[in-house]
Amino acid sequence: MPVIGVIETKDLSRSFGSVTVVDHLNMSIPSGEVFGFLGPNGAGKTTTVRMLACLIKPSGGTATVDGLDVTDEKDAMQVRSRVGLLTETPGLYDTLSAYKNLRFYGRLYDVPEQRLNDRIEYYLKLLGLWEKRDQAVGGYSKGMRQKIAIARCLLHDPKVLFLDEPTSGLDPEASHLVRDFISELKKEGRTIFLCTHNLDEADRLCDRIGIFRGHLLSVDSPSRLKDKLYGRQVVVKLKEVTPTLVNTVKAQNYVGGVEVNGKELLVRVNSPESDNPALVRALVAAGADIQFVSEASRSLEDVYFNIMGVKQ
Ligand SMILES: Nc1ncnc2c1ncn2[C@@H]1O[C@H](COP(=O)(O)OP(=O)(O)OP(=O)(O)O)[C@@H](O)[C@H]1O
Repeated sequence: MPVIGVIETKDLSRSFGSVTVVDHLNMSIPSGEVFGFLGPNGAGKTTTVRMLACLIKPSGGTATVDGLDVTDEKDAMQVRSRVGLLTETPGLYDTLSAYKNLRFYGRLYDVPEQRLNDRIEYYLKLLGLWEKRDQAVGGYSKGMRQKIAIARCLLHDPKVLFLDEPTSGLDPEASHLVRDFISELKKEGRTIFLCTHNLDEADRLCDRIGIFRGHLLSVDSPSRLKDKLYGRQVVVKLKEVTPTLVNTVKAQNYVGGVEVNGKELLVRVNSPESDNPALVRALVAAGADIQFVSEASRSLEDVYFNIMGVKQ
C-alpha cells in the first residue's frame, strides 16, 4: 500500500489575478518529518503555507493535511485545529504578560483549562521563560518574543507545524535556541514544514529539502541533493602538482574526473572509503608527496545556487 503523507498535494495551484504563484505543486511529506521549503523571495512559499493551513483557498488542484481535504469547508475547520502556524510577523499583545498572551490564544483554540495551564507551564519552562512569565511581552527581546510565538502555536497540540522564517531577524544565540527548540519538537514526533532562507539552518534541521519556485525544482535529503549534483569528491593536497600526477589520477578506472585547484587535486570517486587507498598508492608510486587527503564538503548553498542557476 502506498504510504500516505501527513501533507499531500496534487497539482496544488494558486493565482492572484492573472499571476500564477503556485503552479501544480506535487509533494508528499511523511509524518514526523522536518521538511525545509526553500526558495527565493516571492517564490510562493507563504502562499503554499496559507493554502495548507486553510487561510486561503487554492485556485486549482488538491491537498490533504492529516488526511483532511483543505478545499472542503468542513475539513478545513478541522485542519485549522490540527495545525500550528508561525507566521512571518506573529502578533502578540505587548501589554499582556507572556502567560496571559498564551492563555488568551489557548482559549481561542478551546484548550481545556487544566490542560492549557499545564501546556503553558511546560513550554515556558522548556524555553527558559517560566521565571519571566508575568512580565509584559512588550519588554521581551526579539528572541524571547519569537519563542513565545512558537509556544503559542503549540498550545492546542498540533500534529503539523508550519514555521515561516522562525529565526528571521534573530541574533545567533536566539536563533540557536529556536533551532534547538525545533529539534525538540521533532523528537515529540511532530511534522514540521519549515520555510527558511537560512540554508545552513535547513541543512542542519531538515530531513528533506524542497527547492521551490512556483513548483518543486528538486526534493531530497540534504546529503543526497549534494551527492546527486556533485557526487563524492576527495581533496588531495600535494607538495607539488605535476602533469604526470594529474594524468596518473585520470588513468585510474575508479576516478570520474579531476580538477586542479592550486596544489590540490579535486578527485571525483564513487566511494572514497574503498577508492582512496588505491588512489593514494597510485599517487605515491608516481612520485607524489601527499600532505592531506580529505573529503570535499559541499554546502546546501552550493546546491541551492546550482539549482537556481545562480553563478557563484
Ligand atoms: N493576497 C495577495 N494578493 C496579490 N498577490 C499576492 C498575495 N499574496 C501573495 N502575493 C504575491 O504572490 C507572490 C508570492 O508571494 P509569497 O509571499 O507566497 O512568496 P514567498 O516565497 O513566501 O516570499 P518571501 O520569501 O519573500 O516571504 C508574490 O509576488 C506576492 O506579491
